[in-house]
Amino acid sequence: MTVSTPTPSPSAGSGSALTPELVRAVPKVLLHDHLDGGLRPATIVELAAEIGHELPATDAASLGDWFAESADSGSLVRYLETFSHTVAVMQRRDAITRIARECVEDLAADGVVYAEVRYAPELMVEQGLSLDEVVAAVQAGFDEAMSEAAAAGRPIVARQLLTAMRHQAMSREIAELAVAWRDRGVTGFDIAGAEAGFPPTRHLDAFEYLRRENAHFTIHAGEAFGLPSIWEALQWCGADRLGHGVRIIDDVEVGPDGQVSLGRLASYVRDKRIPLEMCPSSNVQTGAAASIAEHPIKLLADLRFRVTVNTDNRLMSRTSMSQEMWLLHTELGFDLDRLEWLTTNAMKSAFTHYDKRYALITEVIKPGYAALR
Ligand SMILES: O=c1[nH]cnc2c1ncn2[C@@H]1O[C@H](CO)[C@@H](O)[C@H]1O
Ligand SMILES: [Zn+2]
Repeated sequence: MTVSTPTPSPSAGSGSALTPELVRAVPKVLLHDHLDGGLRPATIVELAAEIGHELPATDAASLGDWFAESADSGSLVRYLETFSHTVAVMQRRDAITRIARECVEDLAADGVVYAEVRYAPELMVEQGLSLDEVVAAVQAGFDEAMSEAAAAGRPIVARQLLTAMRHQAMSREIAELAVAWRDRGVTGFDIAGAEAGFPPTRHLDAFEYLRRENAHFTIHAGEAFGLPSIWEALQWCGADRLGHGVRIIDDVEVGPDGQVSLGRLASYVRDKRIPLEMCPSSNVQTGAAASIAEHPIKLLADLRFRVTVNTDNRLMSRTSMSQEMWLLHTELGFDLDRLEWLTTNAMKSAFTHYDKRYALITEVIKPGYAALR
């Protein structure tokens, strides 16, 4: 059985001509960004030289090209192989703190006012750091950058999401780490890595634990694998949000007359306002979408799913929040109203407390957009 829904109408014009500068200036909210997918190429070069790690290119510009080109393979598995060179330089406390600080500096400079940045602590213990020391090192970098940004008049709130790798068996331990740190900068949990062959129910124990602890989590689902992965993430695991979730489009049917029908799962996702952490450029690189112009984000936004836009991996996709928004504008016609809607959706879907979300929406996001109209 399907649910009929009215044919979408295009969003109203906002009256303001968008420019890259304007998009950079508006307040932005980022829910899906990987710490180990956002390093500055120059930092990787420096840190690799210090530890004798061999890189595929030795100057920052060619290394940036190498990441973007290698990630552009049409396969999630090959895309993920490039992370071996970022994770390699994230094994020392001072290196992790620097990378975390630079991450938040770069986001603040791009106009991001609230960010949840994720990484897998279990990947950063090869040289003897404990999981706890890894989280502390990241938090030290976030704290430094948040203070700097506030002093510079460009405040940003940055929170950690702890990721467990779905092919490993550490999810329960990482979930416990997230709960242990929840009042000290960690705001949720996630699983990531190759999706096909590693269903979220492999980690049911971790998700059940988090639910008992009243904790929040998102799950990468519906990126390299389709509806069954999304269904498990929601109905077996109880995910609060979906990382990507782009394949929910497989449950949306557009008839020859333009009439749209939603299957039961797509209806559920829309009715329950399940946030979709969409990452357009990353999806094109891994083959989850053919192009930005054909990305399902347009139809899903028209149908008023709880859509958000995100960077995923700024290094591998050579992108930023401003760039993703600009692409949505140039390729799909998103106007300022729709960018504000995406931003408000993201803020409503954040894992920080309701009063903080409300304050950022009413005191920062709404006035920020109003001032630029
Ligand atoms: O788009 C993605 N899909 C699935 N896994 C990802 C994606 N981007 C990064 N990672 C994986 O998440 C780990 C922790 O940050 C990264 O090391 C990478 O393996
Ligand atoms: Zn991701």
